[in-house]
Amino acid sequence: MRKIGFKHALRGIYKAIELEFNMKIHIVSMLVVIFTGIWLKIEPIEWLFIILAIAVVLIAETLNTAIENITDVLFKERDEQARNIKDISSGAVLLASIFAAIVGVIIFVPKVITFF
Ligand SMILES: Nc1ncnc2c1ncn2[C@@H]1O[C@H](COP(=O)(O)OP(=O)(O)OP(=O)(O)O)[C@@H](O)[C@H]1O
Repeated sequence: MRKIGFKHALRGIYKAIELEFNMKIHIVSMLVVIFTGIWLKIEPIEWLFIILAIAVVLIAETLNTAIENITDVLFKERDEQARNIKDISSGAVLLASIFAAIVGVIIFVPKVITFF
């Protein structure tokens, strides 16, 4: 990727975090999961699934933010198509979050139970 493209892409990530409240929640959740993983000393293969789950959620939320912004530009008034577009886009984030939650439960719950 050209240097200038990288700069725009980093600005895009910053803007998604700035504009979308859910993105801030995902970032905080990611930090909590990473610190919990370090604390519970999870295995390399488990880190791979955790990193994959985090990446899928952040990518979905970033694209969802872009789609929401495009929709707001295209539809100034309430519109059934705008509603569908935003709900479908949110649905992608929900699917990614369900996947991440399942990965988190499979990896962390047995470890937390044996920890106490
Ligand atoms: N122009 C519109 N016309 C019809 N319904 C809309 C419109 N804009 C938003 N909505 C509805 O309101 C919901 C929330 O839209 P909003 O733009 O507030 O997104 P958001 O709160 O950032 O959502 P998310 O939690 O998915 O990030 C949408 O999923 C959709 O159902």
